[in-house]
Amino acid sequence: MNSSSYDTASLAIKATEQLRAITVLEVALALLGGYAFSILSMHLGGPKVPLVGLRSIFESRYLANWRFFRNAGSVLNLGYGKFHNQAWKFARADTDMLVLPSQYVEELRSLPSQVASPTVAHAFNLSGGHTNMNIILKNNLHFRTLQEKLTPNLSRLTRPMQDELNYACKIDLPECEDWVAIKPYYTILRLVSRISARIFLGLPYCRNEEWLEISTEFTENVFVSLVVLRLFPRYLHGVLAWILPSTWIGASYIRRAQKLLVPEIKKRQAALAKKIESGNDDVSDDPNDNNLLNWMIQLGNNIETKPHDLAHLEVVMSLASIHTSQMNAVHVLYDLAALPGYIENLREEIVQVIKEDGPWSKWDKNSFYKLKKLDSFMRESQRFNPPSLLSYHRVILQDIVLKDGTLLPRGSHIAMPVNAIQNHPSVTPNPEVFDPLRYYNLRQRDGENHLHQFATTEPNILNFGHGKHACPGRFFASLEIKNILVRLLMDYDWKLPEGQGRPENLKAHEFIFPNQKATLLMKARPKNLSVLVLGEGEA
Ligand code: HEM
Repeated sequence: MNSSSYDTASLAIKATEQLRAITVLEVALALLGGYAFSILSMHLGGPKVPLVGLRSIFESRYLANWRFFRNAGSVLNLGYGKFHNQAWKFARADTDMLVLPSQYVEELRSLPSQVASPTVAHAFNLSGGHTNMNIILKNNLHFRTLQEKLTPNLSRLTRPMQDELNYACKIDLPECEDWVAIKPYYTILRLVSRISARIFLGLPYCRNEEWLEISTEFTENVFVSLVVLRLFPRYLHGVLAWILPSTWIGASYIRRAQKLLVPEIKKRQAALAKKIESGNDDVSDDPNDNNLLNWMIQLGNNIETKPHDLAHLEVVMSLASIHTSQMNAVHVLYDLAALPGYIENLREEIVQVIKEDGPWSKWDKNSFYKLKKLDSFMRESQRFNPPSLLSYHRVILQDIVLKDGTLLPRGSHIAMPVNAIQNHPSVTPNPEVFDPLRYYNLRQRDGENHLHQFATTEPNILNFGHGKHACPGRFFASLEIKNILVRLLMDYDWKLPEGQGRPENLKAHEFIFPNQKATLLMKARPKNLSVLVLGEGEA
């Protein structure tokens, strides 16, 4: 090597070393800056209320978020315990959550959704921009249809619900003359998805295997995506969504639903137009016409009823309805298996209603209303296993000053710690006790017979929200879950496998899921005790 090439080589080495030093320095500074920003943004940005969930003031937003992801209950109980009459906040990786006590429910429920929007909050909370959930922001056709059509028609829907449940039991439940192990999470998911499909689409589409796959798997992928995205700052969500398989798969389910349903939607729209043209606007002369899709077609205007949007909405409505109802039914079954003494109690109540109203296959909404012990068990099970520890989500779209002077700044995301509120001893005495008849007993009090039901909401019982934006599908959910439980309790015995306790719930962020892997043992009861034969043939 001559001296000039030696000089060049040593210069190159020096330059590389300097570059490396600069790069390391820059990266270190960027990390430090990011760390400082993540701390300062929590303390100086957002609403000026106490910040809960940090172990020290030097802890970053991402560590706080990780703790919330692992054990949201401890953060929410701590905050509610300390500040249960005032607003406080905790930091998520993607936003600050402003947590309010339930004393503000009455004041907030009167605000229009242009001021405090539940829908914008749901879309944000479900990472709507990356999970295909932003369709709910387009219009409120789905909400109107559930309120104006589904709930008022529940009595007419009982028969198709039972018909589909009977079909599902034949196909999806095992022969079990002797004890057989099943995974209730998946078995009940099949039952619920079939019933929902019958009511959302009607025959024969509800039996289409591709639809059943789309309507359940879309939800699973949305939840995987949002649980992962929420671990990272919002500015990374776009890139992450691009590489996360669950987001592509979720999107592919929407495309598949559109391919499957759009031709059928166009057919139904053309048939309706023809009927109206011929002067016959009685669109519900065939019982199979009573389904969510037909109702959306009838109620929506031209912009709301674009076939691709309706197909998309059918999938999104399945997300709102299937796993929420399935989780409640699975929790009830786990709780009953852990408290087997109550199963007989519930069976006696069912037999009593059969004596009064005739066979299950002839029951209407009012017969189910008489299952007050079952209703109480479902509500108590929901108190112990709520689907979410946070509810009453709203995004504030303009500054609001509440009557006591609390400022809810424009852009803030508010929510209520529903489980901490419900389990406060002033709301639920002895909250640590699982009392299956808690709400049944409350309903025996003068003037309270119609209160304390699974689907009734109260300012302190917010698992379905409260007020005009409360879950519009809750009465349907209650009827669907009761139908399934009546069938499962009357036709089968249930028990936990030897030596196993009540399966533990799984938790991620504020969400609580029943254990997916747990098994229960089931065994068919004698045919003469089946709900399919009791009371049948009697005048
Ligand atoms: C046990 C079952 C269910 C639970 C625990 C549940 C819970 C909730 C909650 C907490 C909300 C938010 C209320 C608020 O904003 O304050 C909600 C909204 C909603 N739920 Fe349910 N739900 C259930 C079943 C259903 C079913 C079966 C359907 C459909 C048939 C449904 C459709 C909806 C819709 C469309 C919304 C409104 C979303 C929006 O604002 O666009 N839900 N639900």
